[in-house]
Amino acid sequence: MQQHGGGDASQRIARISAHLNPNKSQMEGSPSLERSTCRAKGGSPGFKVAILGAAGGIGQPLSMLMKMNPLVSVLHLYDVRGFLGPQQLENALTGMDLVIIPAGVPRKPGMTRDDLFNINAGIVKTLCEGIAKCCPKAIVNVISNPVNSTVPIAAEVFKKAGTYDPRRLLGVTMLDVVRANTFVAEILGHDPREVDVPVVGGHAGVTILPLLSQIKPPCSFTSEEIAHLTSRIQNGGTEVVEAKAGAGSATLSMAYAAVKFADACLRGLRGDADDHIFLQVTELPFFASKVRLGRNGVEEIYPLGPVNEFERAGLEKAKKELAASIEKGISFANK
Ligand SMILES: NC(=O)C1=CN([C@@H]2O[C@H](COP(=O)(O)OP(=O)(O)OC[C@H]3O[C@@H](n4cnc5c(N)ncnc54)[C@H](O)[C@@H]3O)[C@@H](O)[C@H]2O)C=CC1
Ligand SMILES: O=C([O-])CC(=O)C(=O)O
Repeated sequence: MQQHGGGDASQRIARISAHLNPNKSQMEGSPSLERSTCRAKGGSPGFKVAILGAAGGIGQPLSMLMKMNPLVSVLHLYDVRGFLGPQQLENALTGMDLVIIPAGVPRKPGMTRDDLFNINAGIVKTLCEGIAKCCPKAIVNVISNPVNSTVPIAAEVFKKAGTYDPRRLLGVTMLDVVRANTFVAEILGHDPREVDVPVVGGHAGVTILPLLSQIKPPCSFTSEEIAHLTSRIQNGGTEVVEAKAGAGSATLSMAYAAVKFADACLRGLRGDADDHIFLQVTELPFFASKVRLGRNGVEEIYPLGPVNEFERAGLEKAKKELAASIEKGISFANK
């Protein structure tokens, strides 16, 4: 999700990022957040990336996958679990180009993402205060739920610090796209990598809005198939939470989605001119949409495109719920 310029509270999209500090120091048992001096592969200077919440279910595989990314020259892994915690936050953040945030608690069966607000809102707020101070120009990818509220919280923290740049704050809703591509590909008998399903809106329940009329390659579904697919995509996270029966929520698939998203951000920063990457952002003050990423983060937000009647009705529901979640985040950050 990302903030669109202007617009009312019902029009925001969020973007997400995380912070990682995987130095040799961690492996050697010394303080965890020393500045890494490793170089990018192939002699390129590479980018500095931090993952905040790096010891978690998402953070661990995400850290490993980012370590393998040739665009990354320095990787800082930060957490409060098993490491030194807050006193090293500033070291972990200073000089970063990209900060990815999967810090916070995941849900258990029976909970909504919004039920995580009371704990995760404060965590994201504190981490973003560190970002505003230590790496105000970094691209920030927010994974911590409820994303529909944590991205607005991050925006408010940055506004207060005078560092807010809507192009650089992104809520990560990429997992919804990964799921949508997979479910549609299963039905069509395609490779998911060859399917492109736009998913817009936010990252919870009805705010997750797949635009099945715009699938590439073009295909058509019956109205029953559309209802089934839409519901499965909207409830994919809950399906995983229930299957894990108290052991958390999606981790490996989220790490995969986060790496795709982070890699797109880094390629944009590198100025890959031909690489028009379409990712999730938002249209209310925050609303997930397809975007083009570049040296400054989001450089263009693409319009929704034509929506059919079913999608238009879904969009109205999504906007209503998203607007309320955005307001909740804003009031928390300003209280
Ligand atoms: N945006 C999305 O599509 C998805 C978001 N999530 C969300 O990601 C978050 C993390 O999920 P998991 O990794 O499964 O949880 P987890 O509990 O396995 O890991 C969270 C990590 O955050 C750390 N942490 C807590 N407070 C911190 C702080 N103040 N600073 C730094 N680190 C801190 C914990 O020590 C832990 O290592 C949850 O809020 C979950 O709902 C999960 C899946 C998909
Ligand atoms: O459902 C959850 O709590 C985690 C999440 O956001 C997802 O898997 O999409």
